[in-house]
Amino acid sequence: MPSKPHTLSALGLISRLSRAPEEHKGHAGKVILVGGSAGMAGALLLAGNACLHLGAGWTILEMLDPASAHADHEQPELMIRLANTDPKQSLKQSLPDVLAIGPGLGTSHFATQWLKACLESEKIPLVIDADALNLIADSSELLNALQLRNQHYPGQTVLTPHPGEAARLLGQLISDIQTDRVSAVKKLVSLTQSIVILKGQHTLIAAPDRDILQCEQGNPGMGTGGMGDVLTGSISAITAQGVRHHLNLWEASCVAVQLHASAADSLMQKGTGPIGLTPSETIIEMRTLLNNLL
Ligand SMILES: NC(=O)C1=CN([C@@H]2O[C@H](COP(=O)(O)OP(=O)(O)OC[C@H]3O[C@@H](n4cnc5c(N)ncnc54)[C@H](O)[C@@H]3O)[C@@H](O)[C@H]2O)[C@@H](O)CC1
Ligand SMILES: Nc1ncnc2c1ncn2[C@@H]1O[C@H](COP(=O)(O)OP(=O)(O)O)[C@@H](O)[C@H]1O
Repeated sequence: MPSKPHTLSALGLISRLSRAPEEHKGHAGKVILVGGSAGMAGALLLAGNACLHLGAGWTILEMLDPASAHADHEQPELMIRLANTDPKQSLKQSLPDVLAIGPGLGTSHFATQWLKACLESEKIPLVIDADALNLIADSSELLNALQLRNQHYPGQTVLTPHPGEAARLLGQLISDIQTDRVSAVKKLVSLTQSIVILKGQHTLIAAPDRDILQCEQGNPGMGTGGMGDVLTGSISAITAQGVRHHLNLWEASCVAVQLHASAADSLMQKGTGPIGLTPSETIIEMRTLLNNLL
């Protein structure tokens, strides 16, 4: 991997998502998103809303918090269910095209069981975010499972740490990560053998045997809780459509990162932000940009 990042330029790939007249939801793919423990159901709902609005055929939320595991009347398209106590069996029965775990997941034993099941799942794209990354940072067993998964299925797992999560994974300080972000993302790839998206200003995307890419879009209006959850849902939706539209997880991740940051810039230009720019508004702007780029 060379050290100097290239500029991310992925929006041209979006035309591959154009839909032929006969296509149906089966072509757009089924996504399962796992998270939403007590007090953080909103994180999973944001990821689910992003997934829905970015075009997944089915968006299913495995909600860990029983109090929040019910239909969302604001967004009835989302299939929200209480996370099964037997995650392995549940995943076997559901047959998703893409799995994502982390938004609002928490670090309970139940959360760990779900993460293990996801890491041991068959060869499907897996997005790992937020507390799922924190759990891996704290467990050599989970890290081994992640490394093993990447040995068996290279290129099928993406991690989306912000600098705080990256610091935990590498056992470093956030300031160390930010001082040399290129070196940090290289270390994360080497540790996990995954595709890694190191978020923050000038998000970096890296993977084994690939050039490092840097996103030149985005602005500090994106510093609002839930903005990363939107990215997770977006990567999942684009990857799910990519299964039948010839976009792999790396390409879908690149598209999602640039679309996410470009949507925030577009909203800022219209005066919606930087102050008070919300993740929910960003989802809707991403949908508009995506459709304009088909
Ligand atoms: N609506 C909700 O329910 C929300 C729930 N959330 C969940 O809350 C849990 C905790 O996540 P948090 O990320 O808030 O807390 P963390 O403790 O994981 O991370 C916060 C730390 O990371 C640092 N950091 C983050 N981005 C940075 C950047 N760009 N540059 C430098 N430092 C940076 C911060 O300064 C802080 O020290 C997760 O499970 C997450 O999914 C959040 O996603 C926010 C929204
Ligand atoms: N100053 C900034 N410039 C560009 N992008 C930013 C900036 N601050 C935050 N972001 C982006 O906003 C998102 C924040 O994600 P994250 O910290 O995981 O949020 P949360 O955990 O609250 O959902 C990331 O995509 C990150 O790259």
